[in-house]
Amino acid sequence: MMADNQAIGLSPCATPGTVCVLGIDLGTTSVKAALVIETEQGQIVAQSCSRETQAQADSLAAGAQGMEQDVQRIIKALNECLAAFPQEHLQRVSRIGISGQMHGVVFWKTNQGCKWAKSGTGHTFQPGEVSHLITWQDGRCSSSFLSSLPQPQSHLSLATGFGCATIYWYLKNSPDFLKPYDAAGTIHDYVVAMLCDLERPLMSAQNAASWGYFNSRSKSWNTEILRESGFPLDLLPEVGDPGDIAGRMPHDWHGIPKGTEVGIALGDFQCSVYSCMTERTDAVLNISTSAQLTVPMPLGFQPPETPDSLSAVAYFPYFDGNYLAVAASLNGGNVLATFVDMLARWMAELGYEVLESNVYTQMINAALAQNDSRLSICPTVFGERHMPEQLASVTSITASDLSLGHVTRALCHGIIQNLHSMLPFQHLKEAGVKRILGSGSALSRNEVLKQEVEKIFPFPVIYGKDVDAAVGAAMVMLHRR
Ligand SMILES: Nc1ncnc2c1ncn2[C@@H]1O[C@H](COP(=O)(O)OP(=O)(O)O)[C@@H](O)[C@H]1O
Ligand SMILES: O=C(CO)[C@@H](O)[C@H](O)[C@H](O)[C@H](O)COP(=O)(O)O
Repeated sequence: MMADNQAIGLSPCATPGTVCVLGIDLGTTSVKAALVIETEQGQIVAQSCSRETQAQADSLAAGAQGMEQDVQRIIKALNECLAAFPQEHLQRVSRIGISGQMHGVVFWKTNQGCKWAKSGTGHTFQPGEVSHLITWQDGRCSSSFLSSLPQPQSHLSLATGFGCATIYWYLKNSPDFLKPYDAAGTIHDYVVAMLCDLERPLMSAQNAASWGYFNSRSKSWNTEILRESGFPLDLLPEVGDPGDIAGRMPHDWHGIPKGTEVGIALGDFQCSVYSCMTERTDAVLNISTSAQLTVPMPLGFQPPETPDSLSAVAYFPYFDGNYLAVAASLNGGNVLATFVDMLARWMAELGYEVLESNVYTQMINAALAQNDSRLSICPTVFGERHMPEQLASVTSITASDLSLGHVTRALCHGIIQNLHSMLPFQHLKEAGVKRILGSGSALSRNEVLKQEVEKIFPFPVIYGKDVDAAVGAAMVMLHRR
Protein backbone atom coordinates (compact mmCIF):
# COMPACT_ATOMS: atom_id res chain seq x y z
CA MET A 1 0.00 0.00 0.00
CA MET A 2 1.48 3.36 -0.99
CA ALA A 3 -0.52 5.68 1.19
CA ASP A 4 -2.94 5.55 4.02
CA ASN A 5 -4.60 8.58 5.59
CA GLN A 6 -6.98 8.30 8.46
CA ALA A 7 -8.86 10.84 10.49
CA ILE A 8 -11.44 10.51 13.23
CA GLY A 9 -14.70 12.35 12.65
CA LEU A 10 -14.32 15.16 15.19
CA SER A 11 -11.51 17.73 15.13
CA PRO A 12 -10.38 17.78 18.75
CA CYS A 13 -6.93 19.11 17.79
CA ALA A 14 -8.69 22.26 16.71
CA THR A 15 -10.23 22.79 20.14
CA PRO A 16 -8.38 25.60 21.96
CA GLY A 17 -6.47 24.39 25.02
CA THR A 18 -6.14 20.80 23.79
CA VAL A 19 -2.63 19.35 24.07
CA CYS A 20 -1.73 18.02 20.64
CA VAL A 21 1.47 16.06 19.98
CA LEU A 22 2.84 14.93 16.64
CA GLY A 23 4.46 11.49 16.54
CA ILE A 24 6.64 10.46 13.60
CA ASP A 25 8.20 7.11 12.82
CA LEU A 26 10.84 6.87 10.09
CA GLY A 27 10.57 3.13 9.41
CA THR A 28 12.52 0.94 7.03
CA THR A 29 9.63 0.67 4.57
CA SER A 30 7.40 3.63 5.38
CA VAL A 31 7.13 6.91 7.23
CA LYS A 32 4.22 7.14 9.63
CA ALA A 33 2.85 10.21 11.38
CA ALA A 34 0.12 10.52 14.00
CA LEU A 35 -1.49 13.46 15.77
CA VAL A 36 -2.28 12.41 19.31
CA ILE A 37 -4.34 14.50 21.69
CA GLU A 38 -4.93 14.34 25.40
CA THR A 39 -8.58 14.19 26.46
CA GLU A 40 -10.24 13.49 29.78
CA GLN A 41 -10.78 9.92 28.59
CA GLY A 42 -7.13 9.43 27.69
CA GLN A 43 -5.23 9.79 24.44
CA ILE A 44 -6.90 9.85 21.05
CA VAL A 45 -5.23 9.49 17.68
CA ALA A 46 -6.90 12.33 15.80
CA GLN A 47 -5.08 11.84 12.50
CA SER A 48 -2.65 9.34 11.07
CA CYS A 49 -0.86 8.93 7.80
CA SER A 50 1.62 6.51 6.27
CA ARG A 51 3.73 6.74 3.10
CA GLU A 52 6.07 4.15 1.67
CA THR A 53 9.47 5.71 1.13
CA GLN A 54 10.64 3.56 -1.82
CA ALA A 55 14.07 4.73 -0.69
CA GLN A 56 16.27 1.74 -1.49
CA ALA A 57 19.47 2.91 -3.18
CA ASP A 58 22.53 1.25 -4.71
CA SER A 59 25.63 1.14 -2.56
CA LEU A 60 28.63 2.43 -4.52
CA ALA A 61 31.10 1.30 -1.85
CA ALA A 62 29.66 -2.02 -0.68
CA GLY A 63 27.89 -3.36 -3.79
CA ALA A 64 25.42 -6.16 -3.20
CA GLN A 65 26.35 -6.43 0.50
CA GLY A 66 25.22 -2.86 1.08
CA MET A 67 21.76 -1.78 2.11
CA GLU A 68 21.36 1.94 1.72
CA GLN A 69 18.45 4.36 1.51
CA ASP A 70 18.14 7.72 -0.18
CA VAL A 71 17.50 10.38 2.48
CA GLN A 72 15.78 12.64 -0.08
CA ARG A 73 13.11 9.97 -0.53
CA ILE A 74 12.61 9.51 3.20
CA ILE A 75 12.15 13.26 3.71
CA LYS A 76 9.82 13.39 0.68
CA ALA A 77 7.58 10.76 2.31
CA LEU A 78 7.73 12.68 5.60
CA ASN A 79 6.74 15.92 3.86
CA GLU A 80 3.86 14.16 2.12
CA CYS A 81 2.56 12.76 5.40
CA LEU A 82 2.58 16.19 7.05
CA ALA A 83 1.09 17.91 4.02
CA ALA A 84 -1.85 15.48 4.33
CA PHE A 85 -2.77 16.79 7.81
CA PRO A 86 -5.16 19.71 8.18
CA GLN A 87 -3.42 23.00 8.90
CA GLU A 88 -5.70 23.81 11.83
CA HIS A 89 -4.45 20.64 13.56
CA LEU A 90 -0.78 21.20 12.82
CA GLN A 91 -1.02 24.75 14.17
CA ARG A 92 -2.02 23.29 17.55
CA VAL A 93 0.98 20.96 17.89
CA SER A 94 3.04 21.83 20.95
CA ARG A 95 5.50 18.92 20.95
CA ILE A 96 6.97 16.44 18.49
CA GLY A 97 8.20 12.90 19.21
CA ILE A 98 10.29 11.12 16.58
CA SER A 99 11.34 7.50 16.33
CA GLY A 100 12.83 5.44 13.54
CA GLN A 101 14.74 2.44 12.31
CA MET A 102 17.57 1.80 14.73
CA HIS A 103 21.23 0.84 14.23
CA GLY A 104 21.65 2.69 10.89
CA VAL A 105 23.87 5.72 10.24
CA VAL A 106 23.64 8.80 8.06
CA PHE A 107 26.42 11.40 7.71
CA TRP A 108 26.04 15.12 7.09
CA LYS A 109 27.93 18.40 7.13
CA THR A 110 27.16 20.67 10.08
CA ASN A 111 25.13 23.74 9.07
CA GLN A 112 24.66 22.32 5.56
CA GLY A 113 22.58 19.25 6.41
CA CYS A 114 19.45 20.74 4.89
CA LYS A 115 17.97 23.69 3.08
CA TRP A 116 14.90 25.42 4.45
CA ALA A 117 12.41 26.93 2.02
CA LYS A 118 9.11 28.72 2.36
CA SER A 119 6.12 26.83 0.98
CA GLY A 120 2.38 27.50 0.96
CA THR A 121 1.96 26.18 4.52
CA GLY A 122 5.12 27.62 6.07
CA HIS A 123 8.67 26.32 6.07
CA THR A 124 9.84 22.88 4.99
CA PHE A 125 13.34 21.48 4.61
CA GLN A 126 15.09 19.40 1.97
CA PRO A 127 18.24 17.36 2.64
CA GLY A 128 21.49 19.13 1.77
CA GLU A 129 25.02 17.74 2.25
CA VAL A 130 23.88 14.32 3.46
CA SER A 131 25.04 10.78 2.69
CA HIS A 132 22.77 7.83 2.07
CA LEU A 133 21.43 6.15 5.18
CA ILE A 134 23.33 2.88 5.69
CA THR A 135 20.63 0.80 7.34
CA TRP A 136 20.43 -1.95 9.96
CA GLN A 137 20.00 -4.40 7.06
CA ASP A 138 23.43 -3.58 5.63
CA GLY A 139 25.66 -6.65 5.29
CA ARG A 140 29.08 -5.11 4.47
CA CYS A 141 30.68 -6.04 7.80
CA SER A 142 31.56 -9.73 7.52
CA SER A 143 32.10 -11.85 10.63
CA SER A 144 35.87 -11.72 10.06
CA PHE A 145 35.77 -7.91 9.70
CA LEU A 146 33.77 -7.60 12.93
CA SER A 147 36.20 -9.86 14.80
CA SER A 148 39.12 -7.69 13.62
CA LEU A 149 37.61 -4.70 15.49
CA PRO A 150 38.37 -3.90 19.14
CA GLN A 151 36.19 -5.67 21.69
CA PRO A 152 33.38 -3.29 22.75
CA GLN A 153 32.63 -2.69 26.41
CA SER A 154 28.90 -3.15 26.04
CA HIS A 155 26.28 -5.68 26.99
CA LEU A 156 25.18 -5.85 23.33
CA SER A 157 27.14 -7.76 20.68
CA LEU A 158 28.32 -5.81 17.68
CA ALA A 159 26.69 -6.75 14.36
CA THR A 160 26.80 -5.67 10.75
CA GLY A 161 24.49 -2.70 10.15
CA PHE A 162 25.35 -1.11 13.53
CA GLY A 163 26.44 2.53 13.16
CA CYS A 164 29.88 2.16 14.77
CA ALA A 165 30.67 -0.99 12.74
CA THR A 166 29.71 0.85 9.54
CA ILE A 167 31.92 3.82 10.47
CA TYR A 168 34.83 1.43 11.09
CA TRP A 169 34.16 -0.16 7.71
CA TYR A 170 34.46 3.22 5.95
CA LEU A 171 37.54 4.08 7.97
CA LYS A 172 39.27 0.90 6.83
CA ASN A 173 37.89 0.50 3.30
CA SER A 174 37.01 3.94 2.01
CA PRO A 175 38.30 6.67 4.36
CA ASP A 176 37.80 9.41 1.76
CA PHE A 177 34.07 8.83 1.98
CA LEU A 178 34.01 10.21 5.52
CA LYS A 179 36.02 13.37 4.73
CA PRO A 180 33.16 15.72 3.71
CA TYR A 181 31.15 14.95 6.85
CA ASP A 182 31.51 16.10 10.45
CA ALA A 183 28.21 14.85 11.95
CA ALA A 184 26.42 11.52 12.06
CA GLY A 185 23.36 9.93 13.61
CA THR A 186 20.44 7.67 12.89
CA ILE A 187 17.96 8.98 10.31
CA HIS A 188 15.66 10.17 13.11
CA ASP A 189 18.59 11.91 14.89
CA TYR A 190 19.24 13.70 11.59
CA VAL A 191 15.64 14.94 11.39
CA VAL A 192 15.70 16.14 15.01
CA ALA A 193 19.03 17.93 14.38
CA MET A 194 17.56 19.66 11.31
CA LEU A 195 14.32 20.64 13.05
CA CYS A 196 16.14 22.10 16.06
CA ASP A 197 19.12 23.42 14.09
CA LEU A 198 21.49 21.56 16.44
CA GLU A 199 25.22 22.26 16.01
CA ARG A 200 26.01 18.79 17.30
CA PRO A 201 23.46 15.94 17.01
CA LEU A 202 21.90 14.48 20.11
CA MET A 203 21.05 10.78 20.39
CA SER A 204 19.01 8.88 22.96
CA ALA A 205 20.63 6.04 24.90
CA GLN A 206 18.21 3.71 23.05
CA ASN A 207 19.75 4.56 19.69
CA ALA A 208 23.30 4.85 21.04
CA ALA A 209 23.06 1.26 22.34
CA SER A 210 21.94 0.20 18.86
CA TRP A 211 25.17 1.57 17.32
CA GLY A 212 27.53 -0.58 19.40
CA TYR A 213 30.48 0.58 21.56
CA PHE A 214 28.05 2.14 24.02
CA ASN A 215 27.86 1.28 27.70
CA SER A 216 24.24 1.55 28.80
CA ARG A 217 25.12 1.46 32.51
CA SER A 218 27.43 4.48 32.38
CA LYS A 219 25.43 5.97 29.47
CA SER A 220 28.67 6.68 27.64
CA TRP A 221 30.49 5.72 24.47
CA ASN A 222 33.54 3.45 24.76
CA THR A 223 35.64 6.54 24.06
CA GLU A 224 39.04 5.13 25.07
CA ILE A 225 38.64 1.90 23.12
CA LEU A 226 37.46 3.81 20.07
CA ARG A 227 40.18 6.49 20.31
CA GLU A 228 42.98 3.92 20.52
CA SER A 229 41.87 2.39 17.23
CA GLY A 230 41.67 5.72 15.40
CA PHE A 231 37.85 5.90 15.31
CA PRO A 232 36.60 9.41 14.36
CA LEU A 233 35.18 10.34 17.77
CA ASP A 234 33.83 13.63 16.39
CA LEU A 235 31.17 11.66 14.57
CA LEU A 236 29.65 10.34 17.80
CA PRO A 237 26.54 12.29 18.84
CA GLU A 238 26.03 13.53 22.35
CA VAL A 239 23.80 11.18 24.32
CA GLY A 240 20.67 12.08 26.29
CA ASP A 241 17.87 10.27 28.08
CA PRO A 242 14.91 8.99 26.06
CA GLY A 243 11.99 11.31 26.71
CA ASP A 244 14.17 14.42 27.09
CA ILE A 245 13.72 17.43 24.88
CA ALA A 246 16.38 17.98 22.19
CA GLY A 247 15.43 21.57 21.49
CA ARG A 248 12.85 23.91 20.05
CA MET A 249 12.20 24.58 16.39
CA PRO A 250 13.65 27.93 15.32
CA HIS A 251 11.32 27.84 12.26
CA ASP A 252 7.70 26.93 11.80
CA TRP A 253 7.47 23.60 9.95
CA HIS A 254 4.50 22.66 7.76
CA GLY A 255 2.46 25.11 9.83
CA ILE A 256 3.61 23.68 13.19
CA PRO A 257 4.51 26.79 15.21
CA LYS A 258 8.06 28.02 15.65
CA GLY A 259 9.25 27.21 19.19
CA THR A 260 7.61 23.76 19.28
CA GLU A 261 9.57 21.32 21.45
CA VAL A 262 11.14 18.29 19.79
CA GLY A 263 12.11 15.19 21.78
CA ILE A 264 15.44 13.38 21.38
CA ALA A 265 14.88 10.69 18.74
CA LEU A 266 13.81 7.30 20.10
CA GLY A 267 14.02 3.67 19.00
CA ASP A 268 11.06 2.59 16.86
CA PHE A 269 10.84 -0.72 18.65
CA GLN A 270 10.71 0.89 22.12
CA CYS A 271 8.02 3.30 20.85
CA SER A 272 5.91 0.45 19.46
CA VAL A 273 6.08 -1.19 22.88
CA TYR A 274 5.24 2.12 24.59
CA SER A 275 2.14 2.48 22.42
CA CYS A 276 0.56 -0.68 23.82
CA MET A 277 2.23 -2.24 26.87
CA THR A 278 0.23 -1.45 30.01
CA GLU A 279 1.05 -4.37 32.32
CA ARG A 280 4.37 -5.88 33.35
CA THR A 281 2.88 -9.25 32.41
CA ASP A 282 2.43 -8.17 28.77
CA ALA A 283 4.64 -9.43 25.97
CA VAL A 284 4.67 -7.37 22.78
CA LEU A 285 5.04 -8.77 19.29
CA ASN A 286 5.86 -6.12 16.72
CA ILE A 287 6.06 -7.04 13.04
CA SER A 288 6.96 -4.32 10.57
CA THR A 289 9.90 -4.71 8.16
CA SER A 290 11.67 -6.64 10.92
CA ALA A 291 10.07 -8.40 13.91
CA GLN A 292 10.55 -8.28 17.65
CA LEU A 293 9.09 -10.28 20.51
CA THR A 294 9.71 -8.70 23.88
CA VAL A 295 9.02 -8.80 27.60
CA PRO A 296 9.88 -6.18 30.24
CA MET A 297 12.72 -7.09 32.58
CA PRO A 298 12.09 -6.64 36.33
CA LEU A 299 12.59 -3.07 37.59
CA GLY A 300 16.19 -2.56 38.63
CA PHE A 301 17.51 -5.25 36.25
CA GLN A 302 20.99 -4.59 34.92
CA PRO A 303 22.25 -6.56 31.92
CA PRO A 304 25.41 -8.67 32.27
CA GLU A 305 28.66 -6.79 31.56
CA THR A 306 29.40 -8.86 28.47
CA PRO A 307 26.99 -10.22 25.85
CA ASP A 308 26.39 -13.82 24.89
CA SER A 309 26.81 -13.59 21.12
CA LEU A 310 25.06 -16.91 20.61
CA SER A 311 21.93 -15.86 22.49
CA ALA A 312 18.88 -14.95 20.43
CA VAL A 313 17.68 -12.64 23.21
CA ALA A 314 19.26 -9.25 23.89
CA TYR A 315 18.49 -6.53 26.44
CA PHE A 316 17.50 -3.20 24.87
CA PRO A 317 17.29 -0.01 26.96
CA TYR A 318 13.69 1.13 27.42
CA PHE A 319 12.67 4.19 29.49
CA ASP A 320 13.74 5.36 32.98
CA GLY A 321 16.72 2.99 33.13
CA ASN A 322 14.57 -0.11 32.51
CA TYR A 323 15.26 -2.86 29.98
CA LEU A 324 13.31 -5.08 27.62
CA ALA A 325 14.38 -8.65 26.83
CA VAL A 326 14.03 -8.85 23.06
CA ALA A 327 14.16 -11.49 20.38
CA ALA A 328 14.98 -9.02 17.58
CA SER A 329 14.54 -10.90 14.34
CA LEU A 330 15.94 -9.65 11.04
CA ASN A 331 13.19 -11.63 9.31
CA GLY A 332 9.71 -10.13 9.66
CA GLY A 333 7.55 -8.42 7.06
CA ASN A 334 10.63 -8.12 4.84
CA VAL A 335 10.44 -11.88 4.18
CA LEU A 336 6.91 -11.50 2.83
CA ALA A 337 7.98 -8.39 0.89
CA THR A 338 10.80 -10.43 -0.67
CA PHE A 339 8.34 -13.15 -1.65
CA VAL A 340 5.93 -10.61 -3.17
CA ASP A 341 8.77 -8.94 -5.04
CA MET A 342 9.92 -12.33 -6.37
CA LEU A 343 6.40 -13.15 -7.58
CA ALA A 344 6.05 -9.73 -9.23
CA ARG A 345 9.40 -10.17 -11.01
CA TRP A 346 8.48 -13.66 -12.21
CA MET A 347 5.17 -12.32 -13.50
CA ALA A 348 6.98 -9.49 -15.29
CA GLU A 349 9.35 -12.00 -16.90
CA LEU A 350 6.30 -13.92 -18.06
CA GLY A 351 4.87 -10.75 -19.53
CA TYR A 352 2.34 -9.75 -16.83
CA GLU A 353 2.44 -6.65 -14.66
CA VAL A 354 0.94 -6.98 -11.19
CA LEU A 355 0.34 -4.45 -8.46
CA GLU A 356 2.19 -5.59 -5.33
CA SER A 357 -0.68 -4.53 -3.04
CA ASN A 358 -2.95 -6.88 -5.03
CA VAL A 359 -0.46 -9.70 -4.60
CA TYR A 360 -0.58 -9.26 -0.79
CA THR A 361 -4.38 -9.35 -0.81
CA GLN A 362 -4.53 -12.42 -3.05
CA MET A 363 -1.90 -14.39 -1.22
CA ILE A 364 -3.34 -13.63 2.22
CA ASN A 365 -6.82 -14.69 1.01
CA ALA A 366 -5.41 -17.84 -0.58
CA ALA A 367 -3.59 -18.77 2.64
CA LEU A 368 -6.73 -18.17 4.72
CA ALA A 369 -8.31 -21.00 2.72
CA GLN A 370 -5.43 -23.36 3.71
CA ASN A 371 -5.41 -24.06 7.42
CA ASP A 372 -2.22 -26.00 7.22
CA SER A 373 0.66 -26.74 4.94
CA ARG A 374 3.13 -29.63 5.03
CA LEU A 375 5.75 -27.37 3.51
CA SER A 376 8.28 -26.37 6.10
CA ILE A 377 9.89 -22.96 5.50
CA CYS A 378 12.78 -21.64 7.53
CA PRO A 379 12.34 -17.96 6.58
CA THR A 380 15.75 -16.53 7.56
CA VAL A 381 16.52 -14.98 4.16
CA PHE A 382 18.42 -12.23 5.98
CA GLY A 383 20.17 -14.46 8.55
CA GLU A 384 19.89 -13.63 12.25
CA ARG A 385 22.43 -11.70 14.31
CA HIS A 386 23.11 -14.71 16.54
CA MET A 387 23.30 -17.05 13.50
CA PRO A 388 24.26 -14.98 10.43
CA GLU A 389 25.15 -18.05 8.38
CA GLN A 390 21.77 -19.80 8.65
CA LEU A 391 19.83 -18.67 5.62
CA ALA A 392 16.34 -19.68 4.47
CA SER A 393 15.36 -23.15 3.32
CA VAL A 394 12.27 -25.10 2.28
CA THR A 395 11.83 -28.76 3.17
CA SER A 396 9.04 -31.35 3.01
CA ILE A 397 7.97 -30.27 -0.45
CA THR A 398 5.11 -32.36 -1.76
CA ALA A 399 3.38 -31.83 -5.11
CA SER A 400 0.00 -31.34 -3.42
CA ASP A 401 1.15 -28.38 -1.27
CA LEU A 402 2.46 -26.01 -3.89
CA SER A 403 -0.45 -23.60 -4.27
CA LEU A 404 -0.01 -19.90 -3.46
CA GLY A 405 -2.11 -20.51 -0.35
CA HIS A 406 0.07 -23.40 0.86
CA VAL A 407 3.31 -21.48 0.32
CA THR A 408 2.01 -18.28 1.97
CA ARG A 409 0.65 -20.23 4.93
CA ALA A 410 4.00 -22.00 5.35
CA LEU A 411 5.89 -18.71 5.03
CA CYS A 412 3.78 -17.00 7.70
CA HIS A 413 4.08 -20.06 9.93
CA GLY A 414 7.87 -20.01 9.41
CA ILE A 415 8.19 -16.33 10.41
CA ILE A 416 6.34 -16.87 13.68
CA GLN A 417 8.04 -20.21 14.33
CA ASN A 418 11.41 -18.52 13.89
CA LEU A 419 10.47 -15.93 16.55
CA HIS A 420 9.32 -18.78 18.77
CA SER A 421 12.67 -20.52 18.37
CA MET A 422 14.32 -17.28 19.56
CA LEU A 423 11.98 -16.69 22.53
CA PRO A 424 9.78 -19.75 23.17
CA PHE A 425 6.30 -19.79 24.67
CA GLN A 426 7.65 -21.66 27.71
CA HIS A 427 10.13 -18.85 28.48
CA LEU A 428 7.39 -16.25 28.20
CA LYS A 429 5.24 -18.27 30.57
CA GLU A 430 8.06 -18.61 33.08
CA ALA A 431 8.58 -14.83 32.85
CA GLY A 432 4.95 -14.41 33.97
CA VAL A 433 3.53 -13.33 30.62
CA LYS A 434 -0.29 -13.39 30.53
CA ARG A 435 -1.01 -12.03 27.07
CA ILE A 436 0.61 -10.90 23.85
CA LEU A 437 -0.06 -7.48 22.37
CA GLY A 438 0.36 -7.25 18.61
CA SER A 439 1.73 -4.15 16.90
CA GLY A 440 3.14 -3.16 13.52
CA SER A 441 1.44 -2.91 10.18
CA ALA A 442 2.84 -6.15 8.71
CA LEU A 443 0.93 -7.94 11.48
CA SER A 444 -2.19 -5.79 11.58
CA ARG A 445 -2.70 -6.17 7.80
CA ASN A 446 -2.13 -9.93 7.68
CA GLU A 447 -4.80 -12.25 9.07
CA VAL A 448 -2.67 -15.34 8.36
CA LEU A 449 0.24 -14.07 10.45
CA LYS A 450 -2.24 -13.35 13.24
CA GLN A 451 -3.60 -16.91 13.07
CA GLU A 452 -0.09 -18.32 13.23
CA VAL A 453 0.76 -16.19 16.28
CA GLU A 454 -2.32 -17.50 18.06
CA LYS A 455 -1.45 -21.11 17.14
CA ILE A 456 2.19 -21.00 18.10
CA PHE A 457 1.87 -18.81 21.23
CA PRO A 458 -1.24 -20.05 23.07
CA PHE A 459 -1.79 -16.81 25.02
CA PRO A 460 -4.65 -14.36 24.52
CA VAL A 461 -3.43 -12.10 21.69
CA ILE A 462 -4.71 -8.54 21.51
CA TYR A 463 -4.35 -6.30 18.48
CA GLY A 464 -4.82 -2.66 19.44
CA LYS A 465 -6.23 -0.09 17.07
CA ASP A 466 -3.65 2.65 17.32
CA VAL A 467 -0.50 0.82 18.22
CA ASP A 468 2.63 1.67 16.35
CA ALA A 469 5.88 3.52 16.81
CA ALA A 470 4.55 6.92 15.63
CA VAL A 471 1.76 6.81 18.21
CA GLY A 472 4.23 5.59 20.85
CA ALA A 473 6.65 8.45 20.08
CA ALA A 474 3.79 10.93 20.51
CA MET A 475 2.66 9.28 23.75
CA VAL A 476 6.18 9.49 25.21
CA MET A 477 6.17 13.23 24.55
CA LEU A 478 2.65 13.61 25.98
CA HIS A 479 3.61 11.83 29.20
CA ARG A 480 7.04 13.40 29.79
CA ARG A 481 6.63 16.82 31.31
N1 LIG B 1 -0.68 -4.46 1.08
C1 LIG B 1 -0.11 -5.09 2.12
N2 LIG B 1 -0.80 -5.98 2.85
C2 LIG B 1 -0.24 -6.62 3.90
N3 LIG B 1 1.03 -6.42 4.30
C3 LIG B 1 1.77 -5.53 3.62
C4 LIG B 1 1.25 -4.82 2.50
N4 LIG B 1 2.22 -4.00 2.03
C5 LIG B 1 3.31 -4.20 2.82
N5 LIG B 1 3.04 -5.12 3.77
C6 LIG B 1 3.96 -5.59 4.84
O1 LIG B 1 4.31 -4.50 5.66
C7 LIG B 1 5.73 -4.47 5.86
C8 LIG B 1 6.19 -3.06 6.10
O2 LIG B 1 5.53 -2.55 7.22
P1 LIG B 1 5.80 -1.07 7.74
O3 LIG B 1 5.00 -0.90 8.98
O4 LIG B 1 5.58 -0.12 6.63
O5 LIG B 1 7.36 -1.17 8.09
P2 LIG B 1 8.36 -0.17 8.78
O6 LIG B 1 7.74 0.31 10.07
O7 LIG B 1 9.56 -1.03 9.02
O8 LIG B 1 8.61 0.95 7.82
C9 LIG B 1 6.30 -5.10 4.61
O9 LIG B 1 7.58 -5.64 4.85
C10 LIG B 1 5.25 -6.16 4.27
O10 LIG B 1 5.49 -7.39 4.90
O1 LIG C 1 17.05 -4.32 13.82
C1 LIG C 1 16.18 -4.88 14.47
C2 LIG C 1 15.61 -6.16 14.00
O2 LIG C 1 14.57 -6.64 14.70
C3 LIG C 1 15.81 -4.34 15.76
O3 LIG C 1 16.97 -4.57 16.53
C4 LIG C 1 15.38 -2.88 15.78
O4 LIG C 1 14.82 -2.68 17.03
C5 LIG C 1 14.35 -2.41 14.77
O5 LIG C 1 13.56 -3.41 14.43
C6 LIG C 1 14.89 -1.68 13.58
O6 LIG C 1 14.92 -0.37 14.06
C7 LIG C 1 14.02 -1.75 12.33
O7 LIG C 1 12.68 -1.38 12.53
P1 LIG C 1 11.49 -1.54 11.46
O8 LIG C 1 11.69 -0.54 10.40
O9 LIG C 1 11.49 -2.94 10.97
O10 LIG C 1 10.25 -1.25 12.26
